[in-house]
Amino acid sequence: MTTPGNKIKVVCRVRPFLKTEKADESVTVEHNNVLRVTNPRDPTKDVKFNFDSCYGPKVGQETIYRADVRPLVETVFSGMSATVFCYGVTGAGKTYTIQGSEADPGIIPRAMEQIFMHKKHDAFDYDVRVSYYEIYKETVFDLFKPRDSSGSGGLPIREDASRKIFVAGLSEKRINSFEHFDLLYQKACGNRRTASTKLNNHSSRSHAILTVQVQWKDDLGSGKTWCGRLHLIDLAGSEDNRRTENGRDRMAESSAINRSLFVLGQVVEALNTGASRIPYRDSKMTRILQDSLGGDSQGMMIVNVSPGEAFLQDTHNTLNFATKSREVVNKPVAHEVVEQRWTAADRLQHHRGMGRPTKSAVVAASGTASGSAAGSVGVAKRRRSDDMDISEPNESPAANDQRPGLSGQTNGTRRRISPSSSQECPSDNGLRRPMPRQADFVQKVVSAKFHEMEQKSETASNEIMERVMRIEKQLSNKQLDSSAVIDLFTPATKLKTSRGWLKHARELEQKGDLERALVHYEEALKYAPELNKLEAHIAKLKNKIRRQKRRSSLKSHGEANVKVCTQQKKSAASVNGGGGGSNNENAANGHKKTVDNDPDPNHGGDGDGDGDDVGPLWLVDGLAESPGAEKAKRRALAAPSAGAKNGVNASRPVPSSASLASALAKPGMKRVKLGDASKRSALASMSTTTNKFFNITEGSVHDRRRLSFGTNSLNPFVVGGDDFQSDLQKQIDSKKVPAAKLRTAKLDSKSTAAARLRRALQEPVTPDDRRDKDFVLYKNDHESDSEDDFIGSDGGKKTKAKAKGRRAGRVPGSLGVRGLLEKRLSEKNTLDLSNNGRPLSRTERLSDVSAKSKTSPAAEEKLSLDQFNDICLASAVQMINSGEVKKIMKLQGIGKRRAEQIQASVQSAGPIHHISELKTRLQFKNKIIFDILSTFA
Ligand SMILES: Nc1ncnc2c1ncn2[C@@H]1O[C@H](COP(=O)(O)OP(=O)(O)OP(=O)(O)O)[C@@H](O)[C@H]1O
Repeated sequence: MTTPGNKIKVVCRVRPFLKTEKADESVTVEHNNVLRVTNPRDPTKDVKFNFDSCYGPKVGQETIYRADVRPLVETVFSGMSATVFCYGVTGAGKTYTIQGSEADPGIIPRAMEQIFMHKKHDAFDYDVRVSYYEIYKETVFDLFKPRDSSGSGGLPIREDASRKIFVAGLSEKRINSFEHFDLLYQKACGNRRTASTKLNNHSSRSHAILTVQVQWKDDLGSGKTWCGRLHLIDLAGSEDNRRTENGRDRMAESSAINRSLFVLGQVVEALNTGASRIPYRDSKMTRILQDSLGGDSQGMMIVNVSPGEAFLQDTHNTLNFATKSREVVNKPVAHEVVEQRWTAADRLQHHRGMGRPTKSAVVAASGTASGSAAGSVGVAKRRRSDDMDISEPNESPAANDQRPGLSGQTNGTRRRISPSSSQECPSDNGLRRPMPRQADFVQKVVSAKFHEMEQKSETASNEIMERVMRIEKQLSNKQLDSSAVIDLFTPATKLKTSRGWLKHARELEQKGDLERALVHYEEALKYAPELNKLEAHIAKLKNKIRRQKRRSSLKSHGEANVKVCTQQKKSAASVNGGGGGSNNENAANGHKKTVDNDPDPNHGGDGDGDGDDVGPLWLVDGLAESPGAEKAKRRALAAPSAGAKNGVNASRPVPSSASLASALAKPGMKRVKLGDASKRSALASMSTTTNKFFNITEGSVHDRRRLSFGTNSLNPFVVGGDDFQSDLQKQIDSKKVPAAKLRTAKLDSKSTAAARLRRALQEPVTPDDRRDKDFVLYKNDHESDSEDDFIGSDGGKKTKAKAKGRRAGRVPGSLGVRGLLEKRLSEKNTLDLSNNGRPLSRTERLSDVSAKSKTSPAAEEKLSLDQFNDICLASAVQMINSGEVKKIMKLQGIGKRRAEQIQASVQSAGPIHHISELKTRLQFKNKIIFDILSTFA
């Protein structure tokens, strides 16, 4: 049997004309519950619509609240669920009604005020919790959490053991007072998605749902815990895109809104026609509203309409829908929290001697006896899966109930009606509610499991019963963990649950939300620990996440994630300071730290070519002439992790260089022999894809690649093998470069000073470095000092803009090559850069450096900055002397025209014989040579 009171209550509200609208009389309220609307097809006729209440434009928020909403809110204190939702086309006043303005608050603030008022004056200790979320483009977002700019962070909708819908992972705030709520609510409203459309300046682009849960223990009577819920919903308005003139973004939102509202129409239709399938699942909004539409919640729909002829057709559609919705019948029940319900001990007692209870049960609630007549929605209910009738209020007091604490109680303020006889076991009413807390969930699972057992066997074994009792005991002592609960599931349920988690995990993984995917995979594994593949996948995912984190931290430290090294003969020796380079040696000389500063032995990627293998990239190129080096290299190529230890890292594909990518995509290190052109193009692609500057300069006039001089602002490095040295020597001999400068610049791999320099150069800059005051100060006194000087792909525009910004002090500059070198050298005590503790000025530093390098007895051994400059300059000179435009253009910042000019000058004036000529030839005014180098490198 249904009662009219259980139908959805439909209230209509017509908003006033806005200033921009022309008033007319096409929509008017006749009496309190009749709306007269001009027929859009035949304006000479009117159509009348009947609702529970109708409110015209002049009726204020307070009136509507008092008359229709207040009584519904009061039912929450009877353990009921109530839902109020506003429906209507865009701009019809839904948000105004539900949210209101500061001057004239809407339903939400008023309801909360009422709840706290009630709490204050009632004898029970009410626990009030609130959650607030929106459904935006079919994704649920927690409004109490700041919006993720990436648009990720959607929450899944789930069904609990008792088939109750809930949003997983939604935050629930415990609220102490109205002021507390207001603070949170105002902030949360700011998180909701709104946008301006042609029909509404502040159009809501999502459905927003505020849920208030009021829970209390009836410690004056039955000792049971009850829970009432109030859902206040502001639906997004349906939109006619021709009228809103929505752009692409708004269109996407609008189509999601319209679609969910269309499903809402279908749900109402199906409920009214008694269809076997109600399409709740076809949209998130209807799924969430399931309880309010034909469920066990009390529902009220406020239909908002815009006045005026312009909206007549929309108004008609809305009102037709609302009329249909009036027929939807809900079956409200009071929700008792399972904890205090029919315990296993009770059940055991029944099974042992008191006879088995029947399936029907009554859980009823009466309104408050404290005078709130409106709240007296006492509904006693006999509930079976096939019996959905609702009996008269208070019809079934527990006459013969023998369970402890379950007899019908009447106390001063509230009366609860318990299961009516010893022949009855509790209904599943109390289970049909999402239980956000684990303890609640655990209780539900226990109870659900018990029902299942009941169905399977008439007499459950004592052993099982005792187990359940044990679990209940653990439960009440809060000793139960989730694995014990999982243990209670049947294998089929476990599998099903596991699949559910897996599905979500895969979706998240596809979306790139790896961390949440991992959590979901782990959940899935809990239910299906036998899935070895899943375990392996989780391990892989964990690695992937670790690498991603590392990568992003590298990025945030400004460290280049790509390094290129042309491996020369005895390269390992050259870099590591000896033979094939043992691990110990590497560790000792710090080189390991440079190329493998990741503690993860898998560092360098899993080599599966899936693009996740980001890490320092070493292109192994060139000829290995010494057997030792060749062997070391082969070892490195064969085993990525061993390679990493040996200073030759595993590789990863370089996206836009196809040949390189395919060579490197396969697991393990690949030996890549590259010609100059392909190397350059690979590097070029790296610099664009990683958005890092990177460059490489051919180190000699000879055919073979011998010097790789790569640098970035934060991690410059130089690698030169012996043939580089001999090339330099040859050039000195042939007087192509001044011997005086270069002789002392020999990069002797066995020289400790050179090794120290390399180490210093190769160590990445740490965040502490960046915070270091001196470091920053020193940075700032460089004119041309930053990585941007190295960015060449934009033809220098970005470089100039950034450099300009930096000079003006707007962009915190990063340390230039020179600064870094000096800092490193200083840190390593290779050169003393302080004067009685006071940092030296730039001039002092430079003179000090050159003085020391000249006067020190170990000057031959030490590599001063000037010497270092010279090496680089020598390379620049070689490039210019080559007379090839392309090579000259490789000097950063030199465009084609300029390169041609330089080429002409080389042709007419001959090769450059002295570094100082660089200044004149390149016309770098007011720059020290090193600055030229900076642009060059
Ligand atoms: N009863 C009312 N009294 C005064 N102004 C109102 C009333 N109802 C609506 N308005 C005004 O009408 C405009 C549109 O209202 P509102 O934003 O609430 O519409 P909506 O139905 O929520 O639209 P959307 O679905 O696009 O979010 C607002 O400027 C609002 O202030």
